[in-house]
Amino acid sequence: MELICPIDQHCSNQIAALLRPPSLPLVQEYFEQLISKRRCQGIKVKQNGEFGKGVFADADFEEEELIFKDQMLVGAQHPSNKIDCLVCSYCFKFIGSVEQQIGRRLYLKTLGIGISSHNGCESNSSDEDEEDHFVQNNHISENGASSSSGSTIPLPTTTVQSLMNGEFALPYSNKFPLPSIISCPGGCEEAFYCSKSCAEADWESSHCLLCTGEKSECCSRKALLKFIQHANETNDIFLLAAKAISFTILRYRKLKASHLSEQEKTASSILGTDLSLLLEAWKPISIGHKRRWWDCVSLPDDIDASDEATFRREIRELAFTSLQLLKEAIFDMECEPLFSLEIYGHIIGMFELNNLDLVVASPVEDYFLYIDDLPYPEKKEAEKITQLYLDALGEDYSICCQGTAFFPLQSCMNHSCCPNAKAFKREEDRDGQATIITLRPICKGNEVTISYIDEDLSFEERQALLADYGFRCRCPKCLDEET
Ligand SMILES: C[S@@+](CC[C@H](N)C(=O)[O-])C[C@H]1O[C@@H](n2cnc3c(N)ncnc32)[C@H](O)[C@@H]1O
Repeated sequence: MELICPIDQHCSNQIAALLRPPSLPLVQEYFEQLISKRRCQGIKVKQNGEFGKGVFADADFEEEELIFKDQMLVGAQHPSNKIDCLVCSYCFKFIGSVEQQIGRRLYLKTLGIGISSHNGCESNSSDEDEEDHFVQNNHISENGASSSSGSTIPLPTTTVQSLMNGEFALPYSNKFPLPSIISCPGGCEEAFYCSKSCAEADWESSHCLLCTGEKSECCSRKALLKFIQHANETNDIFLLAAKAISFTILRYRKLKASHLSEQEKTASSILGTDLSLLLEAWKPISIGHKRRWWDCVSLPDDIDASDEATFRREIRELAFTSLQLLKEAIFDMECEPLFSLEIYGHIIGMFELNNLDLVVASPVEDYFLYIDDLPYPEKKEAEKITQLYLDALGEDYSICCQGTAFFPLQSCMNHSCCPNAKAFKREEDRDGQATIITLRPICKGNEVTISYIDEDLSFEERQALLADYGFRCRCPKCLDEET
């Protein structure tokens, strides 16, 4: 029997208003403001007619030139990656020290918690396979760390702890300073920051509702923990959807507070949902290209086409279960339409269709490369100490921070199999922003395109992968290869 969400039914008009594509002038105004705020004046977002919005060059660009950097609207580190990298929960810069990064990872290995088995950090391309890689073998040796692969050599626990606690400094690590760790003001011990300003910004943007600490402003911490556990066990994209909903609720509350103070807080307080305020609060999310998750997600390879309807029904039910847990945790009556399955499905679909990876390179890699590049005899002396840690970390010594995020400008970029730009982090790009660089010169007025997939694949493979994004590519390369 078809599952029915009661909020879908009684908020249908408000939901339709929220899902109506924003008008052209509104889109134009939104991006003009965003581009000016980001100080990336060389681009424009325009409706390109055929495929909706697109990013266009508003200046001439040379080869390998930075076109723009884009701050994420909402983003999250993959739960499994949190074991490997300690980063700011708001800007995603690495924090603590090289010793803490290494010590923490080795310490968590001793607990058998898990570790990613690949580093996959070469690029922030959008089609990387992001499986979770947990350690199967979690035995703990009596005097040392367990290892995730046969190729690591464990260290004594006391050595690992002294590294993690900052009691022991590795040679030359002062060349790689990192911001000190600031704990979450809500006391959750799960979110950490590089600065007070990042902690405050995160708290105000979404974390105050999603914090599991004692100062959390959620309705029920127990329900929130259940929601998080469910997302970790099923699909961590639900955590991002929760951030998008919290972000909208908090914007709504702020807008309402300033609206009321403008009216000098007369007795006429708003009862129920004020749709115009909710639409305004929702605007940054409304701009994102979206479809319902269970309609747009591609059929996994291991599911037979004859089971497609069952598969789509099951993931819709999964989203409903997740939504009920979230509703119990952070429900706000004035923002009720945000808790409809229709809106939840579209938010998840937005992440699915825009599929943008969050990648930040690790300073641990820089550190070991620095040691490797030292002249003799300094290198030999340093390696007497560092080699032990490198052996304990194994081949995956330099896992980068990985997650998913929604970048408002990057998400307007259309695909081409012969793109003129790419998302590429340079040496200096050490936070969660997306960085777009030209692959060849681009003249003012031309569309800036990236490839959503590996463009070196065969024509058939490319089309199959692009079907996940809901279109068939007709770029010059595809038209040429089609015949
Ligand atoms: C990340 S969005 C890009 C921005 C989008 N055009 C918009 O209006 O928001 C991805 C979606 O844009 C459309 N798209 C992007 N590149 C395309 C292409 N080469 N051909 C057809 N549609 C494309 C598809 O609908 C795809 O799911």
